[in-house]
Amino acid sequence: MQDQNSPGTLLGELRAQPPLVHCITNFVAMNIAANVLLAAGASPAMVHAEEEAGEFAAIAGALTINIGTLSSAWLRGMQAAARAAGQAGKPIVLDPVAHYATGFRRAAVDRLLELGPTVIRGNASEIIALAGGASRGQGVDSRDDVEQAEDAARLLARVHGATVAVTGAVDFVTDGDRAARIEGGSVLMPQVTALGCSLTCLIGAFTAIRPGAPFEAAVAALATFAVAGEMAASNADGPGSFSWRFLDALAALDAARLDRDARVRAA
Ligand SMILES: Nc1ncnc2c1ncn2[C@@H]1O[C@H](COP(=O)(O)OP(=O)(O)O)[C@@H](O)[C@H]1O
Ligand SMILES: Cc1ncsc1CCOP(=O)(O)O
Ligand SMILES: [Mg+2]
Repeated sequence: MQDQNSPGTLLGELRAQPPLVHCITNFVAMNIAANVLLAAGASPAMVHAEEEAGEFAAIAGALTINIGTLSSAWLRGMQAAARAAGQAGKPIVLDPVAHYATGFRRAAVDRLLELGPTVIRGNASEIIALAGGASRGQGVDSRDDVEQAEDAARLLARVHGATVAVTGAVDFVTDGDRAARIEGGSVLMPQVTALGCSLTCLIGAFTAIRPGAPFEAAVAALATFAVAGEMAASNADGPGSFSWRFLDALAALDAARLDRDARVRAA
């Protein structure tokens, strides 16, 4: 895949003109997500206060929202940011971490969905539950297979007019019309906390590069993680060394290698 919207083309453009990505993510993810964006070539900014989140969203290239460590004040910041991003025509990426776990989270995600996310990214358990299915998720961790979440993803994409990305052993992306599967990554990835959250932020970076092509942007971000994950796992001893090797692999990955090694198939 080497065209104007291939993962490598988008990565090259991201490196040439680093987008400012407004991330409202959780306390666990803030550091690793910022480092993932820097390694990939983007500019992260973690800004969540309700007093400034709206103002900041208008100047960023994209907004990402993650409910991992939610509070009422943070939710107000998320809503202000999403409204401002929407008004400014900036892409919004939503990560509904463990939304099925409590009533507070479920209600928060319902409100955030009303604000029109451009991309929704979750693990299989989160996507199944978001579409009203019976999910086996435990806290923030998935216990379902991506294949079981594909129909849920297509339904959500159509209902919300969004691109939906489901991650796991083989990732799945759909805009309700087109769909793709992305192979790669490593079994060590779910053993490092907040890598999914970091991926959500990276999707934000790619949507800032292609605001009019969220499906291609999501595919590019997932392919970047898949290839960098394989590179890091090839000589990692476990989750600890994988974690820093993954950052190094992201930084070392170039556009040509990404297009050469990405395994993206139409579904
Ligand atoms: N078994 C696996 N094999 C390969 N890659 C995986 C596996 N599980 C998760 N990943 C990758 O880990 C990253 C985070 O996905 P995931 O673990 O599903 O998210 P979350 O952390 O939100 O639960 C994605 O790039 C995904 O492709
Ligand atoms: C452990 C934990 N607890 C609340 S948010 C969070 C991080 C979840 O990260 P991810 O969804 O990427 O596994
Ligand atoms: Mg997650």
